[in-house]
Amino acid sequence: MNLKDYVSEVPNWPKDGVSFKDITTIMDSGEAYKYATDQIVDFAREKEADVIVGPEARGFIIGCPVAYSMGIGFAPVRKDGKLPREVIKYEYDLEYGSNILTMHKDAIKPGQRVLITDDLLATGGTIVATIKLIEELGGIVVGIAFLIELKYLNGMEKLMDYDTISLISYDS
Ligand SMILES: O=P(O)(O)OC[C@H]1O[C@H](OP(=O)(O)OP(=O)(O)O)[C@H](O)[C@@H]1O
Ligand SMILES: Nc1ncnc2[nH]cnc12
Repeated sequence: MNLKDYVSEVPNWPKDGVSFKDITTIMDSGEAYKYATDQIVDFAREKEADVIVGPEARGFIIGCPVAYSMGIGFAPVRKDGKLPREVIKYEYDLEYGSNILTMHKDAIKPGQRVLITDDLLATGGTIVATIKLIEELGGIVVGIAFLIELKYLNGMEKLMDYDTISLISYDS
């Protein structure tokens, strides 16, 4: 299956010069969504992950079915002001704008093997913030899985110390 056939693209959205790559068209197809999820499950099993972490909101769409399929937990990384218990925070820049991400202090136990999922790697700011939160709590990031990598934004350069996969990549 060629997953790229299921990605739709919106030029100049949400601002000029950004080409928005939309994964909801992958989810529209049960077959493509399952195919993408199964590939990430294989990676997560190989890495012997014992918890999945994904950033709001599109990281949930990828990570939750992976966690369910493996019978392990999913810990959400959320935008500021959303999580009810005590949190740790990290502020970062996005391809467009900036953001604060938070995680429950008790979401990860020291030494847990964590696999991170997200729909898309752009500048890498979101994933670096997610890594910082997990590592502050004592988690070990054993792998990072993306559906889409925008190679031209060089986000992967920030992730050189980690095992990563991206199912689809774009050079321009
Ligand atoms: O590599 P980066 O430059 O950090 O960009 C990628 C991130 O940006 C998008 O999320 P966004 O913050 O727009 O939130 P959303 O999923 O709630 O739309 C996307 O889902 C990734 O998480
Ligand atoms: N170009 C892009 N397309 C889709 N989601 C994004 N998140 C950050 N940059 C993006």
